[in-house]
Amino acid sequence: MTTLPDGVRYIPEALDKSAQTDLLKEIRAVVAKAPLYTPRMPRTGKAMSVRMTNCGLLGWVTDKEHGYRYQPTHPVTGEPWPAMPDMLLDLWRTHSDWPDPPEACLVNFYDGPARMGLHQDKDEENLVAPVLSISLGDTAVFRVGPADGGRTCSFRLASGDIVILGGEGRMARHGVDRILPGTSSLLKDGGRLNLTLRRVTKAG
Ligand SMILES: O=C(O)CCC(=O)C(=O)O
Ligand SMILES: [Fe+2]
Repeated sequence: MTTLPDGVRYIPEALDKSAQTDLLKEIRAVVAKAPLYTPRMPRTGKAMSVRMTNCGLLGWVTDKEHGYRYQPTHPVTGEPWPAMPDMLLDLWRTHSDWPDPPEACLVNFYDGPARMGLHQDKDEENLVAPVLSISLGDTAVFRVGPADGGRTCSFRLASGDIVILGGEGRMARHGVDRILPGTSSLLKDGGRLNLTLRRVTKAG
């Protein structure tokens, strides 16, 4: 295992197979109410390769006109995001070390060639609370490095693994180089779901 930047915690196999199946069921119900959509980059309007939706009070969205932001409604349906499943609140309580509950869960779906470039999560008003990431389905090659540049390292995130960007690691740069097809049978048509639980506002 490569050395992770300070404050980045990797918890392999945090969810066993049955917890993964239960969580997948919850996320399918979220997607049924709040369909995955194709987010677009600010200014250029270039489509991202991942598809996204959210649950919780707020959701992270992006489009050409207004860029990266959080909002309480789905950008396509205009409906409020579905409630955050209790299972996610429990995982936050168990692993985050943060007293206030998460307000947003961004759901990313990666199929085939989808990837995510190196970035920092910095659209939250609260840049102190941790970001907790849960992986389901096919394994990802995840890349992470310190906030202020310097060397990145990559390692594999499998179904049921958790990563926490907290403390000094909250602003770590990170991204997904690629998905390794056929590495999990959890999603029947393959691909990977990533859920990130986030505190958006400062107050509790
Ligand atoms: O898919 C992942 O593991 C990372 C997702 C991510 O960094 C994000 O949604 O900001
Ligand atoms: Fe991120």
